[in-house]
Amino acid sequence: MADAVMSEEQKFSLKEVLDTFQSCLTENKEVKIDQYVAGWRGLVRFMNSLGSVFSFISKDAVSKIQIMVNHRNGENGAQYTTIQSMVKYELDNGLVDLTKRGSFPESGCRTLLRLHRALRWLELFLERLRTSTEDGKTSVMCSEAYNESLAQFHPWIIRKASGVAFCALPGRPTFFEVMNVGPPEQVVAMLGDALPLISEVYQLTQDLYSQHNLLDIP
Ligand SMILES: CCCCCCCC/C=C\CCCCCCCC(=O)N[C@@H](COP(=O)(O)O)[C@H](O)/C=C/CCCCCCCCCCCCC
Repeated sequence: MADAVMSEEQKFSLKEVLDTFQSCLTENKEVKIDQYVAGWRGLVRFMNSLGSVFSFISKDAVSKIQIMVNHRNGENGAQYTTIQSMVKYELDNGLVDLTKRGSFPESGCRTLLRLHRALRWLELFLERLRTSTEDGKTSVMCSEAYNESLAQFHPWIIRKASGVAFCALPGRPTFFEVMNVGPPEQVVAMLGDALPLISEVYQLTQDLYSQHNLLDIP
């Protein structure tokens, strides 16, 4: 299915995407924004190949990716090198709406928080995929991961639309094929290697946001 919609050079490679997330970490355990955003861009490309039912999700992810790219390309781009430097810069300069929406709807801290919550979904979903059996239903794995993570932050209408989209996910064999990694055992092994690093990126961000009381930015 996906081969029909993606040309050879555009073909999704899960390994590349996961490598990008793994390359997010600096020696000092800071999270590099360029790589973080590039990882999401790769995932969105994969999601687009699954059909137009996912486009409302893709649009939101793309707009958040673009906000982060704009920060990086802006005159204060150097302050947005890592999530840690961004948090310091935006808080020191009062550039985040902390309690109610106001002058900074596109702050880096707010925007990245949305992607960060989605990273938890990804971690839970990939872990389910890794441990599933051949007949495991990706739609069930996806919706369980969603209910344990992102769903609590979404209004009813988004939860409903997401549930409908998840039903359109292909089965596990097709899903594994589209990942373009190799036979299922190889996918499982690669997920086993990559997941601890994704978890580390998630946890470092979570701890940073928690220390600065940023987990509920409206
Ligand atoms: C080969 C690996 C397998 C995994 C492939 C995963 C591909 C996923 C790619 C992108 C995931 C989308 C990330 C979505 C970010 C959502 C951020 C968010 O929560 N936005 C909401 C809040 O934003 P503000 O209004 O406060 O600015 C916004 O309201 C959301 C709107 C759209 C709906 C988001 C639904 C998210 C469902 C995530 C599961 C994606 C399932 C894809 C399955 C392949």
